[in-house]
Amino acid sequence: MVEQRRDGRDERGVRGGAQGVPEAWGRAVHADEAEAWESLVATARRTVSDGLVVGTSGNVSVRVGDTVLVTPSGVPYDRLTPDDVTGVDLDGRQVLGTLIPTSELPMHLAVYRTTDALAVVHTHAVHATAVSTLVPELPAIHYMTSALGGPVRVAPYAAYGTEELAENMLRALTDRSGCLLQNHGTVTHGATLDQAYDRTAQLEWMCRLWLTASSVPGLSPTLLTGEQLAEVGEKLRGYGQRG
Ligand SMILES: C[C@H](O)[C@@H](O)[C@@H](O)C(=O)COP(=O)(O)O
Repeated sequence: MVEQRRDGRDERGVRGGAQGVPEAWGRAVHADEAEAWESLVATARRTVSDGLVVGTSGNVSVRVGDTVLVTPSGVPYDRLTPDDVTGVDLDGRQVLGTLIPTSELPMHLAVYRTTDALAVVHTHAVHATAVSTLVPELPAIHYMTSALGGPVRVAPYAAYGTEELAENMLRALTDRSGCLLQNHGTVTHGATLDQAYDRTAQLEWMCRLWLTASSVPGLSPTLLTGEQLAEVGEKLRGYGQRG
């Protein structure tokens, strides 16, 4: 018999041991999940390298079928390896890995349960977080507001990791693919990790733009009307390459 060590590897160094996958690991990682995990880790690392979070702030998830892969709580992204795959089902039960999933699981699961999103990105981006302390909604300073479904709302404050925060976030996300969390940060979702990430980057950029324009003494920025946003919303449907 091949013995398991405390780190979960057998004496050959194989994770999962001789019998395949032990109870603690839930089940084996499928090939599409391994691939999605690689993209998730790359996206999480991007949030750090692009300055959208510091330390272990923020979290990322991606849905593969009925499994949600999530960043583990409090682990620096540069330490994550393919062996660290962390996954839960839509009820939050851990089905993959032994690391504790992100403390913001309620927010991620709330998005997957109520939308057709396949990826969620949460950050503490500095300009977005600053705006979340100033206004209940990001003023329509740029037409890329339409890329998020309309003016971006601020979800009222609740402590991190709580169901209350997830509920506040869901309300702020109604008909939107992104929102701000008061005194906390951002949440965006999308059909892919790249799309969810890009929405976070656009949101942070618009917050920076509004803070810059509104900080000029004696002047206040012009804002776009609902009609102007709706026009761009339509136009953006055909944006980019076809096919
Ligand atoms: C305390 C955490 O930073 C919390 O603010 C959470 O929102 C966060 O961004 C990171 O938590 P996890 O490491 O648990 O994903």
